[in-house]
Amino acid sequence: MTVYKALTIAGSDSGGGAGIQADLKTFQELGVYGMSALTAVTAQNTLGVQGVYPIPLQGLKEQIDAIGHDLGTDTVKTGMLHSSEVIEAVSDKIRTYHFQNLVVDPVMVAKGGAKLLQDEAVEALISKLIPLATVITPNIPEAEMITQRKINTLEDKKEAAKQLIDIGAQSVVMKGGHEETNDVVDLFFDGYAFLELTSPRIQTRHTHGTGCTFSSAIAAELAKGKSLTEAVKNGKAFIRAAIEHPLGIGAGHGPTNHWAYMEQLRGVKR
Ligand SMILES: Nc1ncnc2c1ncn2[C@@H]1O[C@H](COP(=O)(O)OP(=O)(O)O)[C@@H](O)[C@H]1O
Ligand SMILES: Cc1ncc(COP(=O)(O)OP(=O)(O)O)c(N)n1
Repeated sequence: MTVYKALTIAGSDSGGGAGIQADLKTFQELGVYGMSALTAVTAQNTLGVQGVYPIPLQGLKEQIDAIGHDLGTDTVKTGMLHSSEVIEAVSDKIRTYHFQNLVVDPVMVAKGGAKLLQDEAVEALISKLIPLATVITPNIPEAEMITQRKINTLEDKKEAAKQLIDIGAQSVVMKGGHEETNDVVDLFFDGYAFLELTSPRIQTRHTHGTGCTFSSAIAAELAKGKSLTEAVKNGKAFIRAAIEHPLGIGAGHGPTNHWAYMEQLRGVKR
């Protein structure tokens, strides 16, 4: 049996909708063995983030070493990295272990407004991590912060995507969840051609963890050997099903449904 492996380097969301919990559920659903290195613990639920507790840097490094020395991985996804020290340590480890297929979700702010990346860390993201990325998956505010340009139109998105490639990413998915259009357009750019992934905007408040889930689905598909384009298309189908069939739990922005995509494919009901 071939075992495909994926490592998430991210923060913990106690409510289970975002962070490493969302990543590991997504890996599992897509048939990939999930591993994790925790950067921070958050006290979090559908109402927001109540606390952020960084893991000591040495503890984070040892978690990555534990995987690099023994299990190895087919893909790495990064999420909440919190500080420039964490970004530098993670970038060093990715280079040391020659980890391939790096999906960088440049998480900065949670939907409720809590800061998950310190402002001073954006520079390290640009100089250390983005140049290692197979694909970077910013939402619009994150892309604006990294490129220091306002993004209002499709042309703006394309220019920002080109700038991210110039910084060193191999490809970009600029996510359209934060726009106010009837359709959600995620723009994929591999440095050569643009691909617009368009789907109807689903009217729901249950969108907690959409970015984490989408990027980890892309990572899982890359681990299985899918091409970048296939991985992004399948990731989009996964997150779309997960938003379309919300679990409806919690009083605020509830989590997406990580079972929905495979249930649709297999016709299994849980
Ligand atoms: N209301 C929605 N309807 C359909 N797809 C959505 C909706 N909101 C977000 N998405 C999808 O979820 C993914 C994450 O998008 P986005 O919300 O922009 O990222 P983030 O969670 O990082 O802020 C994208 O693939 C986007 O198209
Ligand atoms: C621990 C942790 N990591 C990342 C996020 C952000 O997740 P995202 O998918 O962008 O979803 P929202 O939080 O914006 O709903 C998080 N909240 N917690």
